Amino acid sequence: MQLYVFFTPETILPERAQAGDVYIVIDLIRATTTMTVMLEQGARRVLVAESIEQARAGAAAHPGRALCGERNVRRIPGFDYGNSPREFAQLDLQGRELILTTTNGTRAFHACPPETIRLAGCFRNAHAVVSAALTLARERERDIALVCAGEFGYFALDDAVCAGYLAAELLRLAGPDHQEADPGSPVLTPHGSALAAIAIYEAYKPPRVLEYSESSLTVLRAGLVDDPPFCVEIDRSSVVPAVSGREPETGLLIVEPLAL
Ligand SMILES: O=C(O)[C@H](CS(=O)(=O)O)OP(=O)(O)O
Repeated sequence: MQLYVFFTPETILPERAQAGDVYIVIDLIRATTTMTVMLEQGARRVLVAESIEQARAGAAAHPGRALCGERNVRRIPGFDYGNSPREFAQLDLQGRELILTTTNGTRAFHACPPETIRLAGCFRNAHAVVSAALTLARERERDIALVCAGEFGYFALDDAVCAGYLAAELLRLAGPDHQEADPGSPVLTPHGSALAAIAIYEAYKPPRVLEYSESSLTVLRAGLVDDPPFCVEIDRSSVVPAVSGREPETGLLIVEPLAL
Protein backbone atom coordinates (compact mmCIF):
# COMPACT_ATOMS: atom_id res chain seq x y z
CA MET A 1 0.00 0.00 0.00
CA GLN A 2 1.42 3.37 -1.09
CA LEU A 3 0.57 6.86 0.06
CA TYR A 4 0.75 9.54 -2.65
CA VAL A 5 0.02 13.26 -2.81
CA PHE A 6 -1.14 14.95 -6.02
CA PHE A 7 -0.46 18.64 -5.46
CA THR A 8 -2.96 19.71 -8.15
CA PRO A 9 -5.79 17.75 -9.82
CA GLU A 10 -3.93 18.12 -13.14
CA THR A 11 -1.16 15.82 -11.83
CA ILE A 12 -3.52 12.88 -11.14
CA LEU A 13 -2.54 9.84 -13.19
CA PRO A 14 -5.91 8.24 -14.05
CA GLU A 15 -4.27 5.38 -15.93
CA ARG A 16 -2.46 4.33 -12.72
CA ALA A 17 -5.59 4.35 -10.55
CA GLN A 18 -7.10 1.04 -9.49
CA ALA A 19 -10.72 0.43 -8.53
CA GLY A 20 -10.93 0.79 -4.77
CA ASP A 21 -7.97 3.16 -4.36
CA VAL A 22 -8.89 5.77 -1.77
CA TYR A 23 -8.63 9.40 -2.87
CA ILE A 24 -8.99 12.15 -0.26
CA VAL A 25 -9.78 15.49 -1.91
CA ILE A 26 -8.52 18.52 0.03
CA ASP A 27 -9.62 22.09 -0.56
CA LEU A 28 -8.92 23.38 2.90
CA ILE A 29 -9.97 27.02 2.22
CA ARG A 30 -12.79 26.37 1.78
CA ALA A 31 -14.72 23.72 -0.22
CA THR A 32 -13.95 20.50 1.66
CA THR A 33 -14.25 22.26 5.02
CA THR A 34 -17.63 23.58 3.86
CA MET A 35 -18.84 20.14 2.73
CA THR A 36 -17.88 18.61 6.08
CA VAL A 37 -19.80 21.33 7.94
CA MET A 38 -22.85 21.02 5.65
CA LEU A 39 -23.19 17.32 6.47
CA GLU A 40 -22.35 17.95 10.14
CA GLN A 41 -25.30 20.36 10.24
CA GLY A 42 -27.65 17.65 9.00
CA ALA A 43 -27.71 18.04 5.22
CA ARG A 44 -28.87 14.78 3.64
CA ARG A 45 -26.46 15.15 0.76
CA VAL A 46 -24.28 17.61 -1.10
CA LEU A 47 -24.43 17.54 -4.89
CA VAL A 48 -21.11 18.59 -6.33
CA ALA A 49 -21.25 20.63 -9.53
CA GLU A 50 -18.37 21.33 -11.87
CA SER A 51 -19.89 24.52 -13.24
CA ILE A 52 -22.48 27.16 -12.42
CA GLU A 53 -24.61 25.94 -15.33
CA GLN A 54 -24.59 22.37 -14.04
CA ALA A 55 -25.54 23.61 -10.55
CA ARG A 56 -28.46 25.65 -11.90
CA ALA A 57 -29.68 22.72 -14.03
CA GLY A 58 -29.53 20.44 -10.95
CA ALA A 59 -31.67 22.88 -8.98
CA ALA A 60 -34.16 23.37 -11.81
CA ALA A 61 -34.61 19.61 -12.18
CA HIS A 62 -35.21 19.12 -8.44
CA PRO A 63 -37.01 22.04 -6.77
CA GLY A 64 -36.21 22.36 -3.06
CA ARG A 65 -32.48 22.02 -3.44
CA ALA A 66 -30.45 25.00 -2.19
CA LEU A 67 -27.86 26.49 -4.53
CA CYS A 68 -24.53 27.16 -2.79
CA GLY A 69 -21.19 28.33 -4.07
CA GLU A 70 -18.84 31.07 -5.09
CA ARG A 71 -16.64 32.37 -7.82
CA ASN A 72 -13.58 34.31 -6.68
CA VAL A 73 -14.85 34.03 -3.10
CA ARG A 74 -18.13 35.89 -3.79
CA ARG A 75 -21.56 34.25 -3.63
CA ILE A 76 -22.85 33.55 -7.15
CA PRO A 77 -25.74 35.86 -8.15
CA GLY A 78 -29.10 34.17 -7.58
CA PHE A 79 -27.63 31.50 -5.30
CA ASP A 80 -29.04 30.91 -1.81
CA TYR A 81 -25.67 30.70 -0.05
CA GLY A 82 -21.97 31.24 -0.68
CA ASN A 83 -19.13 28.94 0.41
CA SER A 84 -18.57 30.07 3.99
CA PRO A 85 -18.17 27.16 6.41
CA ARG A 86 -18.73 29.56 9.30
CA GLU A 87 -22.09 30.55 7.84
CA PHE A 88 -23.16 26.93 7.31
CA ALA A 89 -22.10 26.07 10.87
CA GLN A 90 -24.84 28.40 12.10
CA LEU A 91 -27.62 26.86 9.99
CA ASP A 92 -29.95 23.96 10.64
CA LEU A 93 -29.64 21.94 7.42
CA GLN A 94 -31.56 18.86 8.58
CA GLY A 95 -32.61 16.76 5.59
CA ARG A 96 -31.65 19.43 3.03
CA GLU A 97 -30.10 18.75 -0.36
CA LEU A 98 -27.44 21.32 -1.22
CA ILE A 99 -25.81 21.86 -4.58
CA LEU A 100 -22.25 23.20 -4.28
CA THR A 101 -20.00 24.69 -6.96
CA THR A 102 -16.73 26.46 -6.09
CA THR A 103 -13.79 27.91 -7.98
CA ASN A 104 -11.41 25.00 -7.42
CA GLY A 105 -12.61 22.45 -4.88
CA THR A 106 -15.65 20.99 -6.55
CA ARG A 107 -13.79 20.59 -9.85
CA ALA A 108 -11.16 18.50 -8.04
CA PHE A 109 -13.82 15.89 -7.20
CA HIS A 110 -14.78 15.63 -10.85
CA ALA A 111 -11.09 15.18 -11.76
CA CYS A 112 -10.68 12.03 -9.62
CA PRO A 113 -10.98 8.68 -11.42
CA PRO A 114 -14.58 7.46 -11.04
CA GLU A 115 -13.56 3.95 -9.98
CA THR A 116 -11.82 5.29 -6.85
CA ILE A 117 -13.35 5.83 -3.42
CA ARG A 118 -13.55 9.63 -3.07
CA LEU A 119 -13.61 11.29 0.35
CA ALA A 120 -13.45 14.94 1.42
CA GLY A 121 -10.69 15.81 3.88
CA CYS A 122 -9.79 18.89 5.90
CA PHE A 123 -8.39 19.73 9.33
CA ARG A 124 -11.84 19.67 10.93
CA ASN A 125 -12.40 15.98 10.08
CA ALA A 126 -8.70 14.99 10.03
CA HIS A 127 -8.79 12.02 12.38
CA ALA A 128 -12.11 10.74 11.04
CA VAL A 129 -11.07 10.90 7.38
CA VAL A 130 -7.64 9.28 7.87
CA SER A 131 -9.02 6.41 9.95
CA ALA A 132 -11.79 5.80 7.41
CA ALA A 133 -9.31 5.94 4.51
CA LEU A 134 -6.98 3.49 6.22
CA THR A 135 -9.77 1.03 6.96
CA LEU A 136 -11.08 1.19 3.37
CA ALA A 137 -7.60 0.87 1.83
CA ARG A 138 -6.61 -2.04 4.10
CA GLU A 139 -9.83 -3.96 3.37
CA ARG A 140 -9.07 -3.73 -0.34
CA GLU A 141 -5.23 -3.67 -0.17
CA ARG A 142 -5.27 -0.49 -2.23
CA ASP A 143 -3.31 2.79 -2.29
CA ILE A 144 -4.27 6.09 -0.72
CA ALA A 145 -3.90 9.39 -2.61
CA LEU A 146 -4.31 12.89 -1.19
CA VAL A 147 -5.55 15.22 -3.94
CA CYS A 148 -4.96 18.94 -3.39
CA ALA A 149 -7.50 21.11 -5.21
CA GLY A 150 -4.92 23.86 -5.82
CA GLU A 151 -5.88 27.27 -7.08
CA PHE A 152 -6.54 27.90 -10.79
CA GLY A 153 -4.22 24.99 -11.63
CA TYR A 154 -1.43 26.27 -9.39
CA PHE A 155 -0.08 24.68 -6.21
CA ALA A 156 -1.97 25.94 -3.12
CA LEU A 157 -0.08 26.12 0.16
CA ASP A 158 -3.12 25.61 2.40
CA ASP A 159 -4.06 22.36 0.66
CA ALA A 160 -0.46 21.09 0.76
CA VAL A 161 -0.15 21.87 4.48
CA CYS A 162 -3.35 19.95 5.21
CA ALA A 163 -2.18 17.08 2.98
CA GLY A 164 1.05 16.96 5.00
CA TYR A 165 -0.85 16.74 8.26
CA LEU A 166 -3.16 14.01 6.95
CA ALA A 167 -0.17 12.10 5.50
CA ALA A 168 1.65 12.21 8.85
CA GLU A 169 -1.51 11.07 10.66
CA LEU A 170 -2.02 8.21 8.19
CA LEU A 171 1.56 7.01 8.69
CA ARG A 172 1.22 7.32 12.47
CA LEU A 173 -2.03 5.30 12.49
CA ALA A 174 -0.58 2.68 10.14
CA GLY A 175 2.71 2.54 12.06
CA PRO A 176 4.07 0.03 14.58
CA ASP A 177 2.53 1.76 17.62
CA HIS A 178 -0.93 0.99 16.25
CA GLN A 179 -0.22 -2.40 14.66
CA GLU A 180 -1.49 -4.37 17.67
CA ALA A 181 -5.00 -3.06 16.87
CA ASP A 182 -4.72 -4.61 13.43
CA PRO A 183 -1.91 -7.19 13.42
CA GLY A 184 -0.65 -8.36 10.05
CA SER A 185 -2.22 -5.44 8.19
CA PRO A 186 -0.31 -4.26 5.11
CA VAL A 187 2.35 -1.57 5.58
CA LEU A 188 1.63 1.92 4.26
CA THR A 189 4.68 3.26 2.39
CA PRO A 190 5.01 7.00 1.77
CA HIS A 191 5.86 8.08 -1.76
CA GLY A 192 8.25 11.06 -2.02
CA SER A 193 5.27 13.32 -2.65
CA ALA A 194 3.87 12.41 0.78
CA LEU A 195 7.24 13.13 2.44
CA ALA A 196 7.33 16.51 0.66
CA ALA A 197 3.84 17.36 1.94
CA ILE A 198 4.89 16.49 5.49
CA ALA A 199 7.91 18.81 5.17
CA ILE A 200 5.61 21.59 3.92
CA TYR A 201 3.32 21.03 6.90
CA GLU A 202 6.27 21.28 9.28
CA ALA A 203 7.39 24.56 7.69
CA TYR A 204 3.94 26.22 7.46
CA LYS A 205 1.77 24.50 10.06
CA PRO A 206 -1.19 26.56 11.37
CA PRO A 207 -1.46 29.36 12.18
CA ARG A 208 1.52 30.31 9.95
CA VAL A 209 -0.12 29.00 6.76
CA LEU A 210 -2.86 31.62 7.12
CA GLU A 211 -0.33 34.42 6.59
CA TYR A 212 1.18 32.88 3.44
CA SER A 213 -1.58 31.00 1.62
CA GLU A 214 -3.14 32.82 -1.35
CA SER A 215 -6.54 31.27 -0.61
CA SER A 216 -6.41 32.47 2.98
CA LEU A 217 -5.35 35.99 1.98
CA THR A 218 -8.04 36.17 -0.72
CA VAL A 219 -10.77 35.16 1.72
CA LEU A 220 -9.45 37.55 4.37
CA ARG A 221 -9.30 40.41 1.86
CA ALA A 222 -12.96 39.73 0.99
CA GLY A 223 -13.79 40.47 4.63
CA LEU A 224 -14.56 36.87 5.63
CA VAL A 225 -12.07 37.07 8.48
CA ASP A 226 -13.52 34.19 10.51
CA ASP A 227 -13.34 31.59 7.74
CA PRO A 228 -9.58 30.87 7.46
CA PRO A 229 -9.05 30.38 11.25
CA PHE A 230 -12.17 28.15 11.31
CA CYS A 231 -10.67 25.99 8.53
CA VAL A 232 -7.50 25.23 10.53
CA GLU A 233 -9.28 23.96 13.66
CA ILE A 234 -8.39 20.28 14.05
CA ASP A 235 -10.69 17.31 14.78
CA ARG A 236 -13.96 19.14 15.34
CA SER A 237 -16.04 16.72 13.25
CA SER A 238 -16.40 12.98 12.82
CA VAL A 239 -18.21 13.39 9.49
CA VAL A 240 -16.49 11.97 6.41
CA PRO A 241 -18.12 13.18 3.19
CA ALA A 242 -17.90 10.46 0.52
CA VAL A 243 -18.97 10.30 -3.12
CA SER A 244 -21.75 7.71 -3.32
CA GLY A 245 -22.57 8.06 -7.01
CA ARG A 246 -23.36 10.34 -9.91
CA GLU A 247 -26.84 11.58 -10.69
CA PRO A 248 -27.52 10.32 -14.23
CA GLU A 249 -29.69 13.16 -15.47
CA THR A 250 -27.54 16.04 -14.18
CA GLY A 251 -24.01 14.57 -13.84
CA LEU A 252 -23.81 15.94 -10.29
CA LEU A 253 -21.64 13.92 -7.92
CA ILE A 254 -23.62 12.80 -4.88
CA VAL A 255 -21.78 13.23 -1.58
CA GLU A 256 -23.14 11.73 1.62
CA PRO A 257 -21.73 11.00 5.09
CA LEU A 258 -19.66 7.80 4.97
CA ALA A 259 -21.12 4.95 7.00
CA LEU A 260 -18.50 2.30 7.73
O1 LIG B 1 -14.30 30.11 -1.86
C1 LIG B 1 -13.13 29.79 -1.67
O2 LIG B 1 -12.66 29.67 -0.57
C2 LIG B 1 -12.21 29.55 -2.85
C3 LIG B 1 -12.08 30.78 -3.66
S1 LIG B 1 -10.56 30.94 -4.46
O3 LIG B 1 -9.99 29.63 -4.71
O4 LIG B 1 -9.66 31.70 -3.58
O5 LIG B 1 -10.84 31.68 -5.69
O6 LIG B 1 -12.72 28.51 -3.64
P1 LIG B 1 -12.43 26.97 -3.35
O7 LIG B 1 -12.94 26.21 -4.53
O8 LIG B 1 -13.17 26.63 -2.09
O9 LIG B 1 -10.94 26.88 -3.21
